[in-house]
Amino acid sequence: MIPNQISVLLWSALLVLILYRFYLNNIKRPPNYPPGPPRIPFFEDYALLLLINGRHLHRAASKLARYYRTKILGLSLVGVPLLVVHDLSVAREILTRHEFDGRPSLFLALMREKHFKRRGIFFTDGLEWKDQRWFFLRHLRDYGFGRRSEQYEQEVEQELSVLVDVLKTGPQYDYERDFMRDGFVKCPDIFFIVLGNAFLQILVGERFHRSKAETVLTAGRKGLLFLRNGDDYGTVFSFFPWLRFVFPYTIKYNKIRDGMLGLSRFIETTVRRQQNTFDPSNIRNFIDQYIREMQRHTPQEDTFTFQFDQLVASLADFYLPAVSGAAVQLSMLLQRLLLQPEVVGRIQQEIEDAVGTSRLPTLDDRINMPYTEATLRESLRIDTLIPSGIVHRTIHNTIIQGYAIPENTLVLTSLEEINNQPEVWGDPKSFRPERFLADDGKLAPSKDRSLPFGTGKRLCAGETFARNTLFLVLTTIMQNFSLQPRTSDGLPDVSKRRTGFVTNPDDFWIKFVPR
Ligand code: HEM
Repeated sequence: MIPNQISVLLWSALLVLILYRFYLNNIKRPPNYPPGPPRIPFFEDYALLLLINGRHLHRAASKLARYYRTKILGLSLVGVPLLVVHDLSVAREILTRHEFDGRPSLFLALMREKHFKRRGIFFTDGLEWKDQRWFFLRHLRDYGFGRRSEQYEQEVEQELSVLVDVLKTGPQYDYERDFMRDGFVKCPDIFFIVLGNAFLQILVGERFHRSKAETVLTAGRKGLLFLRNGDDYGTVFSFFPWLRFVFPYTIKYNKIRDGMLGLSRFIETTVRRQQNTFDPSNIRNFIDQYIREMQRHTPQEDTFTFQFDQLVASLADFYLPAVSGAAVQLSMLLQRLLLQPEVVGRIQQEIEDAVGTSRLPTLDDRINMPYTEATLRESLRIDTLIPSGIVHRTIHNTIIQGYAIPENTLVLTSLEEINNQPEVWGDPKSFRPERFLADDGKLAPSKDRSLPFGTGKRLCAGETFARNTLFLVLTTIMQNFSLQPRTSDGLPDVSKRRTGFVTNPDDFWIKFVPR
């Protein structure tokens, strides 16, 4: 062979080897991995999801799961294996097995913190997460997180009386004119102050008077900015962080950052106020309890997880769903009620029978209001707030349903899909609270197979609190007002919901007509 031929042969062999290596690493699916599409080089399945439905990635994943006829879809997002679970019993199994309890260190999680550190509860795992979650739930348990709390219920009642008054009298302060105009109020803005003040009462035993509540409104709006611009797949920045330097991606990046840092600044100011007046012999509230815990440790300890920045991040992780998240859920419910006035009629009748008009509804009335309770469950089901749950991570290699799942695989549970499976619900697209009632009209919790709050060790830390608060706000509104859409807008179109970190409607205006 002449030297030229040898060199061509060698180069060809090298090319084949490189291509084979590329195929193994990038295109071939790992052995015994759940069904899914072949990997497209470079962007992999992320590009495919964007192509199928870039506005609602979870729906793109559901489409693929249907195409591959699988309950567990196996994808790869830019080098990271991802499972998307589309079935209730598999989701329950995954969420209750400890090897699925990890969270990935996505860039989206880091973007939420001013120093780009992984802090808080949502996106941490290991000791840090355990310590924070345990401490928060242990000390908030007596304030409606787990147990009934007379003090909290009285404080919420006070807030709700203010809300009724605001809705009846209209705007009094300049900032209020921004979300109350010509007899209409803007959703979800209208809920930020009532929910924010109720939550601040728990944390610091303080509320902002109506004349000074603009900062509470702003904090709620900042939280919403994050919820609308983040997404359940971690956003494109989690896979290509450098994109934040490229216009127009910077706009979205800035919104996510501005939203979360804006909310954190509000929390930080609140915590600093407490810190300045802290007296270890007089523990006044939850934040004091945390500060005392911080002082018991020294930062040099290996296992030290109680720090100022950690407190701010964890509080933000509670404030975000308690105020901005709950306001979105209430707004979506109001849209459903505008579309179905007969549901409003039945709730109002129930309130008349169980409560009357001389006092506001309380949690003691819940037992006598099964239809209202069923309406809330139906709202949480049909308008699943977090459509793919919050992403989990496998902490070691494992097997699920016979498939081999490597360590560090991301796992999403498609809660929206699970809560709307036709074979479980029959007519999932109909808003029908009756589906949760027994023949005698009583609430039948066993009929509720929805999973709006997840389950297992990562179960939503605020489920009880959220259910109680939603009940109190909804019944107070229904007792005192009828709902009317703005004529120029017509009736809401629920098919136009957007997907961010949460499902959400665009801002809309509504009239609360006193009854
Ligand atoms: C309509 C209201 C709400 C819904 C539908 C909801 C739903 C969820 C879901 C699906 C998760 C993820 C579970 C998982 O990772 O598997 C979650 C986590 C969480 N939720 Fe909620 N949530 C709501 C309200 C609240 C409230 C009011 C709070 C607190 C005040 C709260 C605090 C949390 C926290 C701290 C986590 C993270 C738990 C962890 O990672 O250990 N949520 N929520």
